[in-house]
Amino acid sequence: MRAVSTAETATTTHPWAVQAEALKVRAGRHLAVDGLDLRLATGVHGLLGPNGAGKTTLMRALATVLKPAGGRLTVLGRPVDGRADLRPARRALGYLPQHFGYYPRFTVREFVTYMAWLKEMPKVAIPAATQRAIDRVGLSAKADARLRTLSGGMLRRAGVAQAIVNDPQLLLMDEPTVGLDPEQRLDLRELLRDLGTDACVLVSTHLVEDVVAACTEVVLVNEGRLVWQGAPAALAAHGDDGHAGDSPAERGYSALLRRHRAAAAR
Ligand SMILES: Nc1ncnc2c1ncn2[C@@H]1O[C@H](COP(=O)(O)OP(=O)(O)OP(=O)(O)O)[C@@H](O)[C@H]1O
Repeated sequence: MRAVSTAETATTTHPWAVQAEALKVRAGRHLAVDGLDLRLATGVHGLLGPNGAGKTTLMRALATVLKPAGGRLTVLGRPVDGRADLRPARRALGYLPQHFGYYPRFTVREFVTYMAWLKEMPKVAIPAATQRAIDRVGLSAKADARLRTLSGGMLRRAGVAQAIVNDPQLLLMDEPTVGLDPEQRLDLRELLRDLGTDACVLVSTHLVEDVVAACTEVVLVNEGRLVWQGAPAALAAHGDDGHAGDSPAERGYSALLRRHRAAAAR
């Protein structure tokens, strides 16, 4: 694999990091994303939706792992249509999958270095970028520990480190808070807010409170479609005491989903 120059990896700005129109994506034979319209710019976007809503499938399509089955998708200015060269977009992407594969004998540093190399980062930049990513997720003390010796939460943070090592313009994180203790969750929220100041970050989670605390925008999906997109504070305004949830935002989430299901059943 060839190393690319710094100029080739230099930040290019796109008005929309993600543009999807009537997007369809299959998960196996199932059309898990089914006519989704979405635009994402710089900021932290919290992807919410019930089990099976299509969040993971959408993330995989945005990471260019899955090819759309219909509609249009543009990621960092590149159409994901089977024809365009996606390498420039992939170099500028960060992706934490829900379940990520790793070599258990790798140390944290080796793992993050290897991922930086796969992203075709300039060779000379890799050691410092790796150290910075490990420091940012709070794993400095474990940098030279083997992955098989880490706890679930530490492993998740190693996954976050590999996702951010290239300072991505588009960062996709599928349930990054799973396995983190309360203190680590707070640290991750802070990191997300920091990353979202100059990148587009999409984080899927089931924790509405994480979205309210760390995100500039909520993206709510159900049955493979966009239900609602807006500011966390506006989410709360949709619910009232008659809806399920422990907080105004959770009640807003329940209300919007209930309305979407009722409309779909008509
Ligand atoms: N390989 C597959 N084959 C068939 N159906 C699949 C496959 N993967 C996912 N699905 C189905 O596609 C739908 C969307 O799945 P997806 O994992 O994208 O949802 P999700 O919103 O991420 O769910 P969760 O919150 O449970 O992680 C679900 O109905 C799921 O059962």
